[in-house]
Amino acid sequence: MEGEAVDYSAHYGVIIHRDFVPLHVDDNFAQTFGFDSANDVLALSSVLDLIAPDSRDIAAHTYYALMSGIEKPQVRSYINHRLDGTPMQVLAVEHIVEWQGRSALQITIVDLSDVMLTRDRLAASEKRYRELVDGSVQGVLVHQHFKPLFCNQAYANILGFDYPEQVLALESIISVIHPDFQKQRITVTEVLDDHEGNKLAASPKTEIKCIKPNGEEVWVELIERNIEWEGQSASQVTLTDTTEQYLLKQQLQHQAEIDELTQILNRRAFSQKAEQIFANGGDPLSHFCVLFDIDDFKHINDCFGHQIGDEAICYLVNLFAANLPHDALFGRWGGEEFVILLSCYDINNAYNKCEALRHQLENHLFSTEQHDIKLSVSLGLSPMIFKQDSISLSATINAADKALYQAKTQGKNQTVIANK
Ligand SMILES: Nc1nc2c(ncn2[C@@H]2O[C@H](COP(=O)(O)OP(=O)(O)OP(=O)(O)O)[C@@H](O)[C@H]2O)c(=O)[nH]1
Repeated sequence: MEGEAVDYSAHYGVIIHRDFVPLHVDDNFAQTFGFDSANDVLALSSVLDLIAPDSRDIAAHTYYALMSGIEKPQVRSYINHRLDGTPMQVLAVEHIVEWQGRSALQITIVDLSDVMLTRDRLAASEKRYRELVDGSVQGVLVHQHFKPLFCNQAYANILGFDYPEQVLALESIISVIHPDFQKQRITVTEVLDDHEGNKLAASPKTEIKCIKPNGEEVWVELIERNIEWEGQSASQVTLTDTTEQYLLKQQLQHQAEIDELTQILNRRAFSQKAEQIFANGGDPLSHFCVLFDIDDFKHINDCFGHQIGDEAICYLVNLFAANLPHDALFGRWGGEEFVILLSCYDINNAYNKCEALRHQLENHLFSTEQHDIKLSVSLGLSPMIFKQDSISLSATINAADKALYQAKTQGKNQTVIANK
């Protein structure tokens, strides 16, 4: 839909006539009408011959109205004929001039044929565009600063509308984007607007969440690029519905990261997320690692069965999760052993949090239909340990593990701080 620049200067010519008898003609005028030279036009008995037959009466009436002062000169649009009979759309700019001592009418003709042709081509290419995208399974939207100008049926359907007209009635399509992604889209559109001259400028493929009119969430993958629309710069968004893939990906990620029994992080995901915290600038001096293990758990399994053992693990996890600060990372290290990354001011603060958790468990009985079971844990606490100037999670866990072992050997149900 590229617009074609029209050079208007090449398309206007001047004629002066009195009672339609040509008095002066320039070469541009002659060429516009398909004559070889101005003299060929001057040889015409009446310039009315250049006007389409059904416009001649109007032209004659207008001439007399102008010359008698009833009408004022203005700009009019006519269909004129070239020498070979082809019609041409012209603008006629009228002036009353003095020619050899008497009034005459000067008309400057602007040939609009190319402009009309360009407009027709533009309309045809836009019609083709609409036909093409209407059959597309991809959603296509054209907007200008988020005011929708065009959208296809697929776009409307993906975003939960029955008809494209309902989308076009929106003041701004920002309202269909989930608030978490609105700022991102505004920035992308602004950056693309800065590339207005570059029609190929396109955003990278992005996945965002949108909200359907019924409140349902829909995930879409989209690309945005600059296009020209009805002669103006606009943005075209092409999108596909990725909700199913997104949910599947989430499910797989959940399965890969979350321990099935307890629904907290598994060992691998805990390690990855802990490493990420420090990679993202988390302060190692205000983080502490806790490794803890249920005391005499074999005995619980042996006395009450494996099923009750599983329930006891879940009970403990829920109790601790409810009492941990939001920024703590909690994972199952394996079996009945768990790990926590705590963000605290200092080791004493971390120790107090460990003891608070331990007391919570100690003070509440785990009740099943038939039994009230007292659970306790032993905890090993370690500050983050550095190896060769960078944080070592495995060295820190090892230190916490040693402290945990010490807690077990010292009588269980206690917190021990690792020796530096
Ligand atoms: N029910 C259940 N038992 C588990 C699970 N994971 C590990 N266990 C059991 O936990 C018990 C751990 O026993 P031990 O390593 O001897 O430790 P403990 O009996 O807790 O003794 P201390 O650690 O010294 O207090 C084993 O019997 C494991 O089979 C689990 O997911 N569910």
